Amino acid sequence: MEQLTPRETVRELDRYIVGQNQAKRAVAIALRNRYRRSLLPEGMQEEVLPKNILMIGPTGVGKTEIARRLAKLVRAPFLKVEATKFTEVGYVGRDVESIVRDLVEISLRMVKAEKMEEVEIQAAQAAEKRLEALLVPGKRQENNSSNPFQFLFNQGQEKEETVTPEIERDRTFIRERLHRGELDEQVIEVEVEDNQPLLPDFLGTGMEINTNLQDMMAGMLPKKRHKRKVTVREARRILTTEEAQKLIDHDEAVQEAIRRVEQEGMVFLDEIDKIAGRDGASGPDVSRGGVQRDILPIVEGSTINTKYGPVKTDHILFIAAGAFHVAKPSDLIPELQGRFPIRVELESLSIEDFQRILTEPQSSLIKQYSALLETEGIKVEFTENAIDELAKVAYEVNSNTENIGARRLHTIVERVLEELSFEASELPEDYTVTINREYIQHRLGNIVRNQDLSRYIL
Ligand SMILES: Nc1ncnc2c1ncn2[C@@H]1O[C@H](COP(=O)(O)OP(=O)(O)OP(=O)(O)O)[C@@H](O)[C@H]1O
Repeated sequence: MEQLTPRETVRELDRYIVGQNQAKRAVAIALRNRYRRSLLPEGMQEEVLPKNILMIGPTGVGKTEIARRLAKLVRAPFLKVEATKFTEVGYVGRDVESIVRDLVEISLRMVKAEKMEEVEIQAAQAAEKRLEALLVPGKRQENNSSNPFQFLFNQGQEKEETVTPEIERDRTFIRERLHRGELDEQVIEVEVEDNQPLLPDFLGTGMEINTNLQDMMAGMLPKKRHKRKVTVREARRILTTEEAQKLIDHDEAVQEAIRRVEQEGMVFLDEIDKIAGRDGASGPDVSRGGVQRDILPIVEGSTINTKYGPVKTDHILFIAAGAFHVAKPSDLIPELQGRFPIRVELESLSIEDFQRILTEPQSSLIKQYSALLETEGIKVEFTENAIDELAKVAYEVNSNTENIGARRLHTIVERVLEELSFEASELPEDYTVTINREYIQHRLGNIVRNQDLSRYIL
């Protein structure tokens, strides 16, 4: 997937995000440059660092969405963090490294999910065998060993089971019923592994310094198992996951996860403008400069220790974003400015953009709500003038109260459809509702014109 040309990437992004062409082009080029870099001779590869991007634009105009979609498109590990988070007292310096640790966790989860998908069929078969054995247990052998120490060795272990031909026959019969889904709702008892192993709580909680230690110990201590009563359907899911986990090579997954972070990782640093400002000024500005300096090594490229091993950040792509209403990019410390050479501005959204955002993207708001209501057998049709009206109202409320960009559409559509959503479950099947301008005006009443009401409701 990473071989997409910039034009192809932009076209893909166009399916989800309206307008903002400049930003789409910038991220598309950054992506392609990674591919170009991978084709260079090794010595040169290390020299070519990613050109990080600074997105400048008001809230809710698609900055995060572009970055997130890009990452999804190429299945790159992606993390969004607020730069302001690192000003929290007591966390400065230390917590910045958590960006990399979190990214590794995300990457590992991705890799494992992919690997589990690969072994899905095998895991499902193994799970089914276990289900059969649960439903038709084998004969337990009497433990009449004369060795007085036997109990020591057998402790905690399952007793041997023998499967007689009759049991085998019953299992075959059960297998067929399982396949037909006849037993899905039947309740059985399964033994499941606790996520949290038996861990003495002497390490205290909440302190990051201990998490590595805790994780390390967790790996060494036995996991607690307990019995749970669940439906066959749920048991199948639990057992399949367990079996899939057994089939995956954990170390291999870790290596792949780290490789992806180092080569393909993307970090979205939101609200970077809020930490702009330099030392020397009074008050909180002092710590702002400090946070920027904490972030710098990670952006410049350094090696961070994680519980899975060291991770190099040199080639992680950083996309910083901010409104920059008050501070300007030039208020960032020079080293950081230099690390974000690509600047793109995102435009405020117009009424026309809102109309398109409502209807065009792959899973636009209108499509989402229509699909949700369709599950109740209700067909919702929005007329063209309804879309116009929604866009117009969103634009007005943004201008009169606070401009929160496309997020305004969410609150407005929710409000407009509130009554329908409530009653949908009780309406007759195949019911069709047409939403037109009058419907919207009726539902929103005078909320739009009343600024105080708008502030609370829309
Ligand atoms: N141009 C756009 N096209 C389609 N959807 C959009 C667009 N702009 C915003 N949205 C939608 O609005 C919501 C908020 O957008 P997004 O998270 O990208 O905001 P943002 O610009 O990153 O702002 P912030 O910095 O405050 O997070 C998302 O649900 C997104 O899908």
